[in-house]
Amino acid sequence: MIDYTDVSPLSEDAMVNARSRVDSLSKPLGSLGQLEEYAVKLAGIRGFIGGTLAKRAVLVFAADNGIYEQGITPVPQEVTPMQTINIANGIAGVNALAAQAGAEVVVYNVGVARELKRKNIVDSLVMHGTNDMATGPAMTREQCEQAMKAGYEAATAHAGYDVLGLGEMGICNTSTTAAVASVLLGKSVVDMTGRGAGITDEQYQKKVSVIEQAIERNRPDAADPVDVISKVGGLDIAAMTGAYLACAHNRVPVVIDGFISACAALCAMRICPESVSYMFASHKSYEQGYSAIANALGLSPALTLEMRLGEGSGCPLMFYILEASLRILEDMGTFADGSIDPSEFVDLRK
Ligand SMILES: O=C(O)c1ccc[n+]([C@@H]2O[C@H](COP(=O)([O-])O)[C@@H](O)[C@H]2O)c1
Ligand SMILES: Cc1cc2nc[nH]c2cc1C
Repeated sequence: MIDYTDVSPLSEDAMVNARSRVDSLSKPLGSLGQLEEYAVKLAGIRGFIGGTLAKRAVLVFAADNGIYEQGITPVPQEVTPMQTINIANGIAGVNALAAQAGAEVVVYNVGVARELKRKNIVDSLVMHGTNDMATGPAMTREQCEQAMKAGYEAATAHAGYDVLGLGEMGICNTSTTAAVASVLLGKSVVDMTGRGAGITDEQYQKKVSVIEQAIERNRPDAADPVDVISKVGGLDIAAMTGAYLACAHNRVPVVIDGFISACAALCAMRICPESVSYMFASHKSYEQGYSAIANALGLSPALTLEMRLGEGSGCPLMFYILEASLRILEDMGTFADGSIDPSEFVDLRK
């Protein structure tokens, strides 16, 4: 049995040392803003100051969702396996961005509805798509736990990496995410529901009412994230939840992509609050509801690019920013090096 709460706090010593190094650098205190915070947090996670993030990967979890049967999207469900194959073959958005950032992309099939055997896709199949949550639970608790375990093992297989990013592929997973986030945050479904990969006004109304119906019918227990994912979530959300918790256990910095990835981070936080110390939010997804999740996590996304692709596509961009935060520690000179005396400088930090 995996103990999902087995996560250590960050190294205080490393963070104190990193902060003092940051404050000794030749610049007004705090003037490198969030880059300074990232450098300190990375030190706390890794237990040492600076270094580099040379080994990088984005893990992508693919799964289908039974709610598709309700006719809430014009996108055919077949796009899930097609795009999963595209990601594995290196021609999707995440691949272009990851290649530029020197990151690998590893694809896991946790629940694609049709048979998907490929050498370049890791087979972690739990079931061929969840059940329709509008008419009953999406999956059993055991199936949810199996997907969480698959995600945990996927991230643990990359425990030697310097940084990981978590993404997904699955038609209708903005509906499962809206359902899970609405239950966990106690927010209305309409507040958490966006237009996903693209829908009309009419389809939007239907999407909201179908998600409301799913919650009403399954009555998930908001205090039990595994119950919420099992009843109104998806296998991709479950797998990413397990993967976030593994990254925290293994002390590997982990980057959140968009709406669905952030929802899994929230599930991980509800299982083990300390796990958030290991997470970085890459970009503010355009999908409605993203900010409520980021606020609950207590994380501010570094970038606002109006992206809403998924696939882990925001993660490689954040790898650049995190690497930049380490370059400051490694490559800048100190006040002493430049013979500047900062003792009369005003500290503008809050
Ligand atoms: O990550 C995001 O912020 C995001 C926002 C909107 C859509 N997506 C992607 O689009 C798909 C889900 O959209 P939908 O409309 O089928 O629920 C799924 O494959 C996600 O990767 C992803
Ligand atoms: C084409 C396409 C690519 C995607 N990548 C992630 N979600 C997606 C949804 C669609 C529809």
